Amino acid sequence: QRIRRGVLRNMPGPYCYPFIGAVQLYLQLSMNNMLDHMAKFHEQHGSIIAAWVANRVGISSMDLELNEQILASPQHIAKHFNYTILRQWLGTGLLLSDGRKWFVRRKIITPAFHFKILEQFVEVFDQQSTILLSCLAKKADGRNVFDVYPFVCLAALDIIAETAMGTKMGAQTDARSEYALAVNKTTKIIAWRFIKFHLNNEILFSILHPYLKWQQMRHIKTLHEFTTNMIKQRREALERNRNVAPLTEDLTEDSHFVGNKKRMALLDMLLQSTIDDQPLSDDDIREEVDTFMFEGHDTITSGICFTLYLLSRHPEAQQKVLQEVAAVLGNDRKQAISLRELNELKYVECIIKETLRLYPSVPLVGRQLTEDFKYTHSQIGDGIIPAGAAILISLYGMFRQARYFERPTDFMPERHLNNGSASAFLFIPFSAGPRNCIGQKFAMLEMKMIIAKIVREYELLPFGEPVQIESNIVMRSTTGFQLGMRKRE
Ligand code: HEM
Repeated sequence: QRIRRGVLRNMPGPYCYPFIGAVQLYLQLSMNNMLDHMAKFHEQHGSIIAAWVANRVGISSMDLELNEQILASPQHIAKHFNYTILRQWLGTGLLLSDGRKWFVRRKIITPAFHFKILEQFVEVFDQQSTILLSCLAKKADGRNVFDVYPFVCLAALDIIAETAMGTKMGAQTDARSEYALAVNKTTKIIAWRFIKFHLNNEILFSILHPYLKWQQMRHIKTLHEFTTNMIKQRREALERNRNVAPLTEDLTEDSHFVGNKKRMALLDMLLQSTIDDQPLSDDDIREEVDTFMFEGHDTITSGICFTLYLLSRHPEAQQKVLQEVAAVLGNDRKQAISLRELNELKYVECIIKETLRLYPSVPLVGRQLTEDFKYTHSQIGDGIIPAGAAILISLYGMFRQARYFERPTDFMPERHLNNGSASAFLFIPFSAGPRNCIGQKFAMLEMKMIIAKIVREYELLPFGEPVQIESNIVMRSTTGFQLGMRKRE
């Protein structure tokens, strides 16, 4: 401990009292002030800061050099201790595992995001966005102020359920979908615990909040039962298909995904994978499917909602989106949208990127050091961060620094037109390096589809309160995403 403190003595940071450290600061943190507080500490102490709480040290970094060195490193891939709260739900799936387990899983899951497979998913994005448009119709009278979040969230859930598990969940049309309710409740509890560091500890959480603990267990049970059931059904369907003649394009409804490489859901790929010549167990598969269900809907929902909000407040940008959408997709709103067309929506992509710069869905990326980390050329020079330290990389903070982005708080989509960033590690809403987001292409296509279809159908109006950001694992807004919609002629 003394050595660790000695090594970090020269690193700037808030005052830490003997034994307890910077507890006074930690007590001030809540979900809706955390990012602003962190920004304030960085303003006072510089781009890399260290703070102790009891015997734990946390480093927060908005320094490009340090961030690049840690993210690019194949050694420092273990996740921040904070992420362990998610384990009850996600086990040690791709997001939370490390070492050999992570490496092997990443290798077998990567082909699930090949463009040939994404191409087939575009059809699902298209169909589910059409349902979303009809759900929004009752709000789009040009007068109503409403929060678009719940609508987008259910669409994103339906899409990830169909692409990851090959099942039509129907959350958009069934308001009582048990799975959707359980996802909502679980993410709320976990997000709240995320910020209350002492509640990261499962035993303390059970003692201090027994009712919430019971609720968390109940909802996670619902989530696990759902995925376990899906795995069972898909395993049986796969077996059935193995026993029939070679598969053709026009498969039955049941075998729509199974066995046909082009239409394979993530789950089917996992069912057919082996590690050291052994098939994956149901538990192994469940943790990966649960990981995708979590990572693949909340992040996207946040990205889409902030984009719609910003477009409603920037009519000139909205007009440009409309023009591009009309030029690329034409005016036949019934025509399905293809992968090629989505790739041509360059301005829509700039809008999404600029939204993720101002409101990154994942505002903080965390690492836990299992060995010493040597950094060089940072704004505080060279140094060592000792094993045991937890590092938070503030994407939110980095993306809003004038040192890196001109007029950083302004919404300027055109800045992304030439992919102009000087470093591959500067604008990284999907993180970077070996543990970057495996679903980033999937995410970009889904967001483009939903945004293009909504803007083509409805004019977005600047109604209601502004967003108030909160760090809820994924970034959200305490005031929701208020806007108005009017159907276009
Ligand atoms: C706007 C949408 C999204 C954003 C901004 C985003 C961002 C990120 C970030 C920053 C990470 C790194 C987290 C860390 O190191 O702590 C990550 C990891 C991950 N993301 Fe995404 N994500 C998005 C959508 C998706 C989707 C749609 C999927 C799946 C379909 C997905 C699956 C994953 C997985 C499995 C990981 C863990 C990868 C690994 O550690 O090997 N994400 N994402």
